Parts: sequence; C-alpha cells; structure tokens
Amino acid sequence: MLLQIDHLTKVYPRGVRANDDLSLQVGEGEVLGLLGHNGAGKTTLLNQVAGLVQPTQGTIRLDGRDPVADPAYARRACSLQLQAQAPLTGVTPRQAIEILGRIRGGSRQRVRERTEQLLAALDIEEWANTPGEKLSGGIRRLTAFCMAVVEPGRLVMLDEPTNDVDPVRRRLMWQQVRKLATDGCAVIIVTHNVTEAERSVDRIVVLDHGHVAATGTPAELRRQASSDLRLELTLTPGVVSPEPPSWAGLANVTDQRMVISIASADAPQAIAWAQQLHATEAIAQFVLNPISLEDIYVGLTNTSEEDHDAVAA
Ligand SMILES: Nc1ncnc2c1ncn2[C@@H]1O[C@H](COP(=O)(O)OP(=O)(O)OP(=O)(O)O)[C@@H](O)[C@H]1O
Repeated sequence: MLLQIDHLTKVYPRGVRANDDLSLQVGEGEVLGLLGHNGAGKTTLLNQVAGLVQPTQGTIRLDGRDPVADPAYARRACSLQLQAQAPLTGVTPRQAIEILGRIRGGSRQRVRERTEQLLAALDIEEWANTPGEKLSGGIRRLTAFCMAVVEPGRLVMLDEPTNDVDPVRRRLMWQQVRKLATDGCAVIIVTHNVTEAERSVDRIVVLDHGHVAATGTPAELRRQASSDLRLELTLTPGVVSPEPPSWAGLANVTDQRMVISIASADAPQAIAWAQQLHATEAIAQFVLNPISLEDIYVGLTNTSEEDHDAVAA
C-alpha cells in the first residue's frame, strides 16, 4: 500500500478529538473518496498525511516512510489541494500553475506542456491570462486543482475540489482525477457529493466523528444496506399523512413528503399500497426508486449521530 494509516488519533489542544483511532489504506492507482459531515475530521486527516499537523497517536506510513518525522519527504511525495481558495491576486492561472510546477521540480518545457494540457482538458483556456482577482469562484477552484496536479507527487489529496465548479467542468475534473490514478498516483478526494463519488471513485471511506463509519467500494456499501428500494410519496396538502405500513423500513416524513425504505421483495405490496392511497387522493403521487448511495450515507451517519448523542448523554 502506498499509504498505510493505523490507529490515528488527533486531539486538538482544547480537547476536540478530530480523528479517533482511524485506520485506512490507499494503493497506487486507486482513487479513494473520503466522505463525512462537516467537522468529521477529513481535513485534519489530510493535513497529518501531508506532515502539516502532528498526530496525537497512531502511525502514518507513506511508501514505508513517516511523513511526520520527515516533513520534507511528505512535501515531495504529497500534492495537496486545500479546501480554502488559492490566493491568486496578481497572477494569472497560467502563471500560477507554471510557478507551482517549477517549485515542485518540473523542467520548464515539461511544466509548460502539462499546464497547456490541463487548461485545455478542463476547458479553462479562455481565462488562462486573466488576473486572479477577476476570476469566478469556479475558475479559481479549477486553477487550484491544476496547481496541485501539474507536477503531482505519488499521493494526490484534493479537499473538496469540485466546490463552485459547474457540472460539465466537474466531469472534466473527474476525468483528470482518473488519469492521475491511471498514471500511477494514489488519490484521496474529499467530497460532499456522494452521487459524483459513487460514479468516479474506486473505494469510499465514510468518516464520522473522527472514526471510520464504513468503507468499501460503492457496490459493497450498497450491499450493506438493509433495504434496496425507496418509495417516495408526495402528500396531498391538508390531508393527514398515512401511517407507514409494518413491512416498511425507516420512514422519513416532512410536510409534503414521506420517504420509506423497503426491501425489493416488498415492492408489489408497496406499489399496491401507494396506488390505493393515490386512488383515495391521500397522496398526490408516488415514485419507487433504487436506494441511492446518498441514502445509505445519510443512514450511516444518522445512526452514528444518534449513538454519539446517546454516549454524550
Ligand atoms: N486547528 C484546530 N484547532 C482546534 N480544533 C480544530 C482545528 N482544526 C479543526 N478543528 C476541529 O476538529 C474537528 C474536525 O475538523 P476538520 O476540519 O478536520 O473536519 P472536516 O471533516 O474537514 O470538516 P468540513 O467538511 O467542514 O471541512 C472539528 O470539530 C473542528 O472544529
């Protein structure tokens, strides 16, 4: 494994336990999606791997070496796109990307070629010579991505790189992420976009309150779900919402919607039940869909939210 993390714990000075006995691995050529609520400990994890934050306990091995004891090696081996926007005042995207490539040791020729290739691949050539202070948030974010990957280390870590980016260019960025892995890098990508992650990563780690709540390929995480369909009812305004049937799983009811998770074996009776409600106008409409990875993610983190609250109580 290129990156091996064992029992990593980080407690900040005021007692915040940002990472709690966390273990994970990432191999060469692998894209790992790191999911988790705000404050789950994702950025803290990346900062420790990059040698920027000292762990309280546990070990990190990057290609067998310790990035904490050898931060100069960590800087060479890791490329990190920070969650905060890159400071681009006074420089154009082309200049910023080329400067980073040169700082990371790329030859002038190679950095120039790679910069042009990235600008074209992300379809941002139009802004290549625009001063940083005149760029939109999305183009700034894409520029920061290029800065991180122009001369990539063996491990590339991207902290919410698709924030502010339009859907078309997000896809172009994911293609570049995959290309990094194909070229032999290991990639860790922090994202809140579960649907995108499901399409594009090899493996997912869900962090919750600093520890690993679930890990696996998107397909493996799907198989862990107790139900595989979701029935969504649009309630008729002013009508009392129906009682969820006994065979239904977890129900989530808001003013206008009821969402019920069900096993596929119960699909016929779920449809019959919903049709009957529709015929009596108790509901305006219904939709039966396969459960999404986002539903599974919400279930995983909700459950442990409740556990956490119980422990805290
Ligand atoms: N330098 C610090 N000093 C003290 N507490 C910190 C520090 N940095 C982060 N924390 C706390 O550690 C916890 C984990 O924060 P972290 O930024 O790692 O989470 P995250 O999963 O990246 O969140 P987000 O999705 O919002 O970026 C939070 O409770 C945060 O307030």
